[in-house]
Amino acid sequence: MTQTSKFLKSSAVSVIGVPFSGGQPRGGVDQGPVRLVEFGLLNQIEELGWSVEYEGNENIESLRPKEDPDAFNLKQPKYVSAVTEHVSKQIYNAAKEGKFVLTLGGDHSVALATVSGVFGAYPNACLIWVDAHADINTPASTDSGNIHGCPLSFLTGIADHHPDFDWVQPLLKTDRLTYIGLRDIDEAEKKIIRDLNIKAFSMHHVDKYGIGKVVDMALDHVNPNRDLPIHLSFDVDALDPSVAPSTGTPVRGGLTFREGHYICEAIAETGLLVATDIMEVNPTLEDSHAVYQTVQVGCSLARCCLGEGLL
Ligand SMILES: NC(=[NH2+])NCCC[C@H](N)C(=O)O
Ligand SMILES: [Mn+2]
Ligand SMILES: [Mn+2]
Repeated sequence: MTQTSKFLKSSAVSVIGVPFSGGQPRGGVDQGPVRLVEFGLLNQIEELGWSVEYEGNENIESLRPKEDPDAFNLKQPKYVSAVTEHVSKQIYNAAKEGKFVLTLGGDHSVALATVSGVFGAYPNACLIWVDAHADINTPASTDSGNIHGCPLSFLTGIADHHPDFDWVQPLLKTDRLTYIGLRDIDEAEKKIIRDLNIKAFSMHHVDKYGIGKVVDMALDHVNPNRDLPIHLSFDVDALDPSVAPSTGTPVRGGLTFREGHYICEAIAETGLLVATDIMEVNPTLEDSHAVYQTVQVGCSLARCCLGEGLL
């Protein structure tokens, strides 16, 4: 068997596609999962020695409510809530069964599902959030109203009360969260990160220390004894737009191809990784070469999390 985690009970990967774009305004990110699968991701994972189960959630549209007015600053709150609550149960079940959970987004609001499911199954887990953005706006602080910019405020319990998200438990302690790759953070988010002392490694830190040291420092913070399960949530916009152009909110100055892969390899190497999210691949943005690049890099990041690249 390939590199796995001591927390897993088998060499099975549960791949959960979430063809969902309701957490932000641009269509197309809902086609991320199917394009990753068409590119051969499931076979590639099998070739690494894992058995693969796939849930594509093709009927997710049926969860769309008839009416979904903006509420407390958030757009499409009922739709986002219904989808993420539904998927969180799939993820919880797969994690409880001891399978590695690989979730393919979809926009990053889907992290409401992944973190709820993974931390439900592994209450002492830690979360490494690789992203250009902090995604920790509260309903009160968000300027855009797009819920993909807010999941971490609900998951950490700092969001003001929102009636559509009562099902989300604050399972994530802020000292079990760390960021890598940040470079486009709203003022309100900066204040949250500072006030709550959340450990964040921006691109400035990647430049200053190098990616090897940054991953070590991130792990030292959230997993000092290297004995806790790890959930990696990877927004492909953490990568530089020259590496992953087809994404809804690209920001210049991001991670190189190798820096992104290094993060996945180094976390896989700990033997503690139990779940990965590959989010915000939008195969309808930019030209066909850009889409090919982005889908390909999404697949190779996922493979690195599952042991590719380790000797
Ligand atoms: N998952 C993402 N790409 N998030 C982008 C969020 C951008 C901005 N901070 C917002 O709240 O809308
Ligand atoms: Mn994100
Ligand atoms: Mn982002």
